[in-house]
Amino acid sequence: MEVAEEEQLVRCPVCLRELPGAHINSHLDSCLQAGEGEVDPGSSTPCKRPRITAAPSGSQVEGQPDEARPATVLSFFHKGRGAGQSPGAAGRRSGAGREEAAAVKLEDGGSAGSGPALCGASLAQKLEGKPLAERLRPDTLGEYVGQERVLGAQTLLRSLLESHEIPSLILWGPPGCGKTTLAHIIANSSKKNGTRFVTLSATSAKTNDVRDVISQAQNEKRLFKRKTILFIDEIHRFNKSQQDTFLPHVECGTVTLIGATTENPSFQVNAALLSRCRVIVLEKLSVEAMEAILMRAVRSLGVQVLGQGDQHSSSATGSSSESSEFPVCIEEKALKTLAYLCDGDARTGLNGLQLAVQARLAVGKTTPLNIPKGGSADGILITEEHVKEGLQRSHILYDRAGEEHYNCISALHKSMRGSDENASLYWLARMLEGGEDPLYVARRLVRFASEDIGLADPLALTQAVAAYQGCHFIGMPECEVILAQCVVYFARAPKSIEVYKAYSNVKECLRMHTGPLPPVPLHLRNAPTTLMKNLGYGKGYKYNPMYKEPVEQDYLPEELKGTDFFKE
Ligand SMILES: Nc1ncnc2c1ncn2[C@@H]1O[C@H](COP(=O)(O)OP(=O)(O)OP(=O)(O)O)[C@@H](O)[C@H]1O
Repeated sequence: MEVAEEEQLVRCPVCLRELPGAHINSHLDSCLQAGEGEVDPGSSTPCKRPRITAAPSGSQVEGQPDEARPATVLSFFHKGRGAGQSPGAAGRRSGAGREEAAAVKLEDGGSAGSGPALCGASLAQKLEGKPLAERLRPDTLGEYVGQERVLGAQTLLRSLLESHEIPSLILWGPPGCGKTTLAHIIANSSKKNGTRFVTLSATSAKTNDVRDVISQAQNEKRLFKRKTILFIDEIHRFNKSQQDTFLPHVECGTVTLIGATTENPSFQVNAALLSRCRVIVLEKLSVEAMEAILMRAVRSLGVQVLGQGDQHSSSATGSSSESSEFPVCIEEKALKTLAYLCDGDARTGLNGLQLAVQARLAVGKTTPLNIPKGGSADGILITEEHVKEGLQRSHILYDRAGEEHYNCISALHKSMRGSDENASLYWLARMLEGGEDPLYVARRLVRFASEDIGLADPLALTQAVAAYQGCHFIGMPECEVILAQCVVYFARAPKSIEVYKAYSNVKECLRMHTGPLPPVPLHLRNAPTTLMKNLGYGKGYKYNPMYKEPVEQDYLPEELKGTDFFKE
């Protein structure tokens, strides 16, 4: 059977020549390198839709919006990043350092490092089209910054990747920490040994798309002995039955799965699938890692970084003129602030930088500057304020629908329970500033008032309900102080879980009861009709207000007589 397959003639989809099946893989590799410009541009490397708001102008190939591309990209081929560049070119560059890589990526002359600052007009052109974050996506592990814990020199993952032994992986980490980038690097390197890399986004792909990928992977394996790596971005968006579709194929090795998710995979990925994948936890990028990424970006753009001493602020009389004549510089402090504020999200940081630069170029206002090695000249200066504007509030890591939402509300609840008013205020602000619904927080406060403060301060419940109504009446941002007041009140309040525990004991008692529940004692029953009276309803009931002394009367069912739910 296999001999027959190898002898079977297969048409090369690049040059359309027919060759024996056994030779098609090696032929494809050479064919791709020779005639790459003619290959289908559908990228098989993972690529993100830009989050940046500025609409990119100009045509894009690899970076075209997701919706413009078919959901399933079944190409064998990978279009190089630049014209005439082979798919793995970046990966094959020997000893490619960061600056060298940057210079190659922004091929139109962005001299990295210490060259003269670039003039505004050419910089503006450079920033058109594909977003900076996408253009600077690393192609090799050497360019990948941070994530030392999982990708450091001696780690298992790195040795697996370097030996092209790619296991099924779930990459779990916050937005912009490099999950898609890592998959992109794997895509580049896996092509060296002829492995196919197919990308699907769970936000747009249907179950049929997955089936198509699987059946093509089966054919590839059967006919050409070619492996397929399937990258599924945002895998948590596939429901459990969609995830079941590829489970058996991951198990039998038809596809190697790489899933990326921002959500805890223990909740979002099928247990069976999860047990067949190695979970790689990527962390949000450190401030230092972000500084390195931003520094690489400014170098690649040819923007000069000015330290404290380099700036000359004697004349604040900026003039508005054609920016094309002037060098563009950025304060070192602005870069550090950006690295700090983007909260480990490289895409946010790079987008913020791009927006700040584009905004300053559009204004075209120049300032007298002391450019190192370039003497004193008028130029466009990007300051800390400009990058802050570029970022606005979007840098705050908060996903209202995701795990962070539950993490933060839990941290708030526990801080109030621990009577830490500072931490309580902090977690409240983290949620509100991140765009949380104030009523969601207010509802939690109502619960806290009874669950944790209870009868130690019964007014707490009134406070919480009032806070809820206050938020309802006036909304954000005015209602933030209402919530803040309530949160501090609760953090300072005495705590009692007496009622909460007693009620839990009652529920436990009901859950543990076997057989039919005991009937309501007759004397406690209401008797609105004669028949009920005749049946003994209400008989012997002692109406308490009629008695001067405490009344001896049972209120619990007979079999629970004397039970004290308030005791342990
Ligand atoms: N570790 C890294 N080293 C260098 N650049 C990085 C790194 N991580 C991210 N970047 C940059 O940030 C951009 C966005 O990263 P990426 O798409 O990999 O994030 P992600 O973790 O997949 O985010 P999301 O969950 O939002 O999809 C990349 O295009 C790249 O320019």
